Parts: sequence; C-alpha cells; structure tokens
Amino acid sequence: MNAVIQQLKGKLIVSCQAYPGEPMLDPNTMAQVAESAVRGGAAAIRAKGLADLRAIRQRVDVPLIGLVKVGDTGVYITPTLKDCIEVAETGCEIIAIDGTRRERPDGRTLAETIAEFKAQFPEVLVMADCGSEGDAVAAEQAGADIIGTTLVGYSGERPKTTGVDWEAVDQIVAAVERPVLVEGRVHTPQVAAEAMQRGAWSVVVGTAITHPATITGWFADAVHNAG
Ligand SMILES: CC(=O)N[C@H](C=O)[C@@H](O)[C@H](O)[C@H](O)COP(=O)(O)O
Repeated sequence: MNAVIQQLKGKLIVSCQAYPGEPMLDPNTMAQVAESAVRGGAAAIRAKGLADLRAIRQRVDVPLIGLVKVGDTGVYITPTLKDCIEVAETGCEIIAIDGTRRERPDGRTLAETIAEFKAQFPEVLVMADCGSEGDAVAAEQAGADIIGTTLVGYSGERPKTTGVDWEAVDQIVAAVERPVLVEGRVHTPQVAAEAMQRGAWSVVVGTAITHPATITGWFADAVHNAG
C-alpha cells in the first residue's frame, strides 16, 4: 500500500477552492484557508489552479490533491495529459483528473492519459473523479490509484441529489477495490461520518468548510424562512 494513501485512511480532506469572480479567488487567501484547515485537522488539501497549488505547497506539509479546471462543462477537471503534467509539476502528491468515460479534449482515453502520465511521474498518484459506478470500474481498470465520487450528479449520468447520492456511493464502494474518497455535497460532520460507515477511505469536504458565500446563504435562507 502506498504510504500517502495509507496516511489518508479514515481522515478528512478539505477542498479549498474559490471560483472566477469571487473575492477569495487569490492564491494567498487560499493558502491561508488551507493552513487553517490543516490546523483544524485536515489530513490533506485538495485545491485547484497552478498558482493556488504553488502557494498552498509553500504553506502546508500535508499531501496535496491538485487539479486545474478548464471551463465548467463537459470534461473540465484536469482534462488533458498536459494539464496533468502541469499540476504534478507544482509538487502535488496526488493529481485529480476527470475519471468519467466521456471523450477527453486531447483525444486520449483515461487509460492512455494515466499510462503516459505515470511514465513521467511514477511517484504521483492519480485520483479519478467519477460520476457513476460504471466510471469507477472503468477508472480502476484504467489504472487510477484512488476513486472519487466527485462528479456524481455533475456528469449527466446520475441526478444531482441535494446531499450525497448514497446509492451511487454504495454502488461504487462495492464495485471497486481501490480506496474510494467520498466527495461532493458532504455538508455536515454527521454526513461525513456516514460516508465512513458506508465504506469510504476518506471524505473530502469543500463548500461546507471553505466557501463562506454558500454557507452564509444556508444560514440566511434559514433565518429568512423562519422569520
Ligand atoms: C463538481 C466539481 O466541479 N467539484 C469540484 C471539484 O474539485 C469542487 O467545485 C467541489 O467544491 C469539490 O468537489 C468538493 O465538493 P463540495 O464543495 O460539494 O464539498
């Protein structure tokens, strides 16, 4: 078992991302958020964008799961081999890439992408962001080291549930042997604990920890609806 994967077993991973046009879209800000998450107990940080990744790398010692987002539709999470290489060059232990069976913008299959990437970066792990059980099985066969439920509800294969899509999580956990990171719409500690009980290796939480505008909206709506 790879040491980094072992290190993440039963631990919380925090995703620190701000989006185009947002006030927190700033590498130094994201590095501060990441360091705060590590102080709170995050065993690893997931982050996007080369500048954010470089800034976070200088600030925290825990493993980094790096990605880039190219657009926000179709295959947009670290979509090409070139993107994989650029992310790995920032010093991440793990790269997160689109792990669906959809056509990739550079024409490579997922298996080709992983094989060519690993030829250059044998030490760097690949997390496949999947949207369904079928994706997860294919991604494992394609050589992914870690399976993420990241794209469940976003790739068109599964409906987007309000919280975690437990049916998809159960199917994926049962179908693959690789560690499954439950990621996407984990909004409370109780839900994170349930993910572990259902067989997750680790849980990745983004919005509910690191996206104040969304969290504020939850509270604002609750107050408004109760008033
Ligand atoms: C679908 C997609 O593009 N997900 C992205 C992947 O990196 C992020 O925008 C999410 O914040 C992340 O997956 C964590 O999920 P949540 O923020 O729901 O805890």
